[in-house]
Amino acid sequence: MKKALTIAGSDSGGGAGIQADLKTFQELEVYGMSVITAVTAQNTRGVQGVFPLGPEAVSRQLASIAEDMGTDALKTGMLFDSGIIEVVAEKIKAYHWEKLVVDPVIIAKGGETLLQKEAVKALKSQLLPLAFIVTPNLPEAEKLAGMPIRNTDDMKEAARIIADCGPRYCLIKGGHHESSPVSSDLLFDGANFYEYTAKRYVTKNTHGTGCTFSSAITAELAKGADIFAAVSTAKAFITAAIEDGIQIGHGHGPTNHWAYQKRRMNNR
Ligand SMILES: Nc1ncnc2c1ncn2[C@@H]1O[C@H](COP(=O)(O)OP(=O)(O)OP(=O)(O)O)[C@@H](O)[C@H]1O
Ligand SMILES: Cc1ncc(CO)c(N)n1
Repeated sequence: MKKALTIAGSDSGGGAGIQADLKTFQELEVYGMSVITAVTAQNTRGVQGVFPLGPEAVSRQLASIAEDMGTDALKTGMLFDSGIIEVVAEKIKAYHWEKLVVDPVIIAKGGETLLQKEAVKALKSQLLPLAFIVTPNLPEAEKLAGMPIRNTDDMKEAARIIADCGPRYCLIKGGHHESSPVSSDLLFDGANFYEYTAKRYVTKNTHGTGCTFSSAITAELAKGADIFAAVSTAKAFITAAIEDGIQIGHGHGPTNHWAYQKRRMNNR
């Protein structure tokens, strides 16, 4: 069985972070492993507390996996600060882990800080050069590229600037473009742009969409898919998960990780 690793924060509410990643790995039939960077007290209403574990705890978890199991692909989500980024980058290089998906988590949907301000520089200079693909949402792309994004031309310019940091592919997600009838993501391979478009659903149950999407890409890469097939399957997975979003809690409910496989079973 192929293996996938997530290096991310825990979401007690179960919709984002490590929990979303492991549910996605399971649904896409890869063996899921996790390195926890921080524990968040979180629910559908927002983030009530953040408790980082620190570089040593992260380093030891990574070593446990590397020395025994290894991985076929991996992703990073919430990394909290530059100390954790440094150790993650150092270990990824030392273990020669190549299929790296970097989801540059900076702020939660409710506006809470998940990456310290000082750490954006380390993310760009230490982790992005190791990435096979980086998957910023629109506000994250603005921060990484250092420019406002108002339209598709801006998205393309930002993708070029982010690609200059060294990732093989850059995928800017259009989920935050709420006035559009579609949800369109733009993949840049250093030369050409490819658009992945799906219907936009009007729903408040979008907690953890980015985590789910990037872990679906990671699962597909672990199974040997090329980047275009991996993004395409991940887009179908997240679109189904959003369409069947779960009404749990009083705020932004989670997406439904089972929806994609349920549809496939029904279409048999
Ligand atoms: N309302 C929606 N309907 C359909 N697709 C959506 C919707 N919102 C987001 N998406 C898609 O979900 C995926 C994740 O994008 P999004 O921009 O929401 O990530 P994100 O902001 O990083 O998520 P989060 O921070 O909550 O984890 C993208 O493919 C995006 O196009
Ligand atoms: C732990 C965690 N990681 C990522 C996100 C971004 O959705 C979140 N809300 N919580």
